[in-house]
Amino acid sequence: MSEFDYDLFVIGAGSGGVRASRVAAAHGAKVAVAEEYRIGGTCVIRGCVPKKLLVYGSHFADELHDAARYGWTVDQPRFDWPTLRDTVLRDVERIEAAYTSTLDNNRVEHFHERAVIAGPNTVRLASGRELTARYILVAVGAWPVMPAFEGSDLCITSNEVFHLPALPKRVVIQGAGYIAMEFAGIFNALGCHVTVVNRSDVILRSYDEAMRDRLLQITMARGIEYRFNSPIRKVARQDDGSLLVHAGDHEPIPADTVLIATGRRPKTDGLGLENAGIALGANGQIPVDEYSKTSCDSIYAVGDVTDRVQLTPIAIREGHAVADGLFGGNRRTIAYDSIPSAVFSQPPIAAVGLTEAEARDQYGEVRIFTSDFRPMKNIFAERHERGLYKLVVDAGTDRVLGVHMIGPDSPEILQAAAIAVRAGLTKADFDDTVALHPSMAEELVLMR
Ligand SMILES: Cc1cc2nc3c(=O)[nH]c(=O)nc-3n(C[C@H](O)[C@H](O)[C@H](O)COP(=O)(O)OP(=O)(O)OC[C@H]3O[C@@H](n4cnc5c(N)ncnc54)[C@H](O)[C@@H]3O)c2cc1C
Ligand SMILES: NC(=O)c1ccc[n+]([C@@H]2O[C@H](COP(=O)([O-])OP(=O)(O)OC[C@H]3O[C@@H](n4cnc5c(N)ncnc54)[C@H](O)[C@@H]3O)[C@@H](O)[C@H]2O)c1
Repeated sequence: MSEFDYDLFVIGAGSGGVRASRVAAAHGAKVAVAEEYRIGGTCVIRGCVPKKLLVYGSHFADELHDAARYGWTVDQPRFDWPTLRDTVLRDVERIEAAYTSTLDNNRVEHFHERAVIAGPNTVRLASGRELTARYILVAVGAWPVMPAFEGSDLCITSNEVFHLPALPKRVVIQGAGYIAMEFAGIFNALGCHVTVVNRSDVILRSYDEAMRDRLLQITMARGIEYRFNSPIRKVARQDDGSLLVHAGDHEPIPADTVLIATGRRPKTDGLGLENAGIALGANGQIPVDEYSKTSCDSIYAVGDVTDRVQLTPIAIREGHAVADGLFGGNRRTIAYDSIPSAVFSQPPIAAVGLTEAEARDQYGEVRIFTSDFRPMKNIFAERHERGLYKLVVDAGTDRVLGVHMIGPDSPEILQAAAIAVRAGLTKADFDDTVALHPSMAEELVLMR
């Protein structure tokens, strides 16, 4: 009989927690997971999945607009927000059920309540029950940051945006990161007036400057307005129920919905980490080593709560590696270089590896290849938006250090290019690859 109730107790059934639970259980461990909200976590319930479905839903606006050029008559198309919203929410329920079945099929016990750390090997559930485990994995994710200003309680975050009772006519979005640019695109395509207010004059700071500039140009042409260097000072309710947003020195901006998208902070408040002697980092994150182990030998942490890279595939990889290391005899680290990423803006940006500026800093001499092209489908539809692809190449070794793209379907194309960058392929390897014609992707091997 083991001295502990479980081999592994996981706190948080999101991307990292569910993967770690099921892999540990498959290795033969006795596993339990506690979830305070819904199984699936941010990505499934109020992140990647419903967001991407809204991107798909809003994209029909472009397709319907362009359809006439392709010979289709679509009489008076109308959009109904509650239909899209509710269908998306039902799909989220379907995926939540699939995640729950995965836990059940792997004999992972789940508790639908909050859990906190009571000691190095003990968790306390909201019901007061205490359970022990040889190892504890903290996978509690992150939570939207709400800057302090008068009227912030009148604003929403990405947690609420999927549940809006009606489509707002005017949306103000604070921030210019992933969530801001993705929802700016969704609301703009659905016909809302969108104003992005940002504290600096840079959007999507981590992406290549040329891609950011192109997105800015295209989205402004599509009607999205920007107010830079203008953090929100105050939001006030008007007599007619609408909102007035005071940002920077600009004229107040009228709005029906104000979405705050200013980053996500590790969800460690009140988690009891001090009971295991674990000190938090400056952003509330749990510091871990390369095996995701905290300063307490029996406690590990993965995903957004560690504030390394806030992306689902990273949380999943970290969770998988912890389970393999503890119960599968395969202790390993994971690679954080060459992580592909995308912003599902309209058009989307996708990238892997170093930006031009980063490569110049790190390598000195680099060669840059670009393709600035109008996709065939845009030309035919008389849509003037241009795609832009860029290869960043180390002049010394000819190795491709970065691939950057903005244009239709760029995330779909980038995944394959990321394999090439990860494998350390050279520009000559790209040149040697025969183009797949006609496609946008062929631009990747035609840059000279
Ligand atoms: C709007 C939005 C869009 C996104 N889009 C993308 C995208 O397109 N691609 C991408 O890769 N990433 C995207 N992300 C990021 C991605 O969702 C996260 O990086 C990922 O979900 C992190 O996984 P995790 O396991 O660390 O945490 P989470 O998935 O957040 O899971 C943590 C879980 O722990 C639970 N929990 C917290 N505290 C406790 C406690 N004390 N007791 C019990 N349970 C607890 C929470 O309820 C939650 O279910 C998006 C995020 C948002 C907000
Ligand atoms: N497609 C994707 O992969 C995807 C999509 C959505 C979210 N995510 C993940 O979720 C995380 C959170 O997304 P996000 O968009 O909230 O964060 P973000 O870090 O991408 O962007 C935050 C934005 O808010 C601004 N900001 C920060 N603090 C501010 C303040 N006090 N006042 C005014 N502006 C402020 C920043 O300048 C920045 O523009 C992302 O970092 C990303 O890792 C990924």
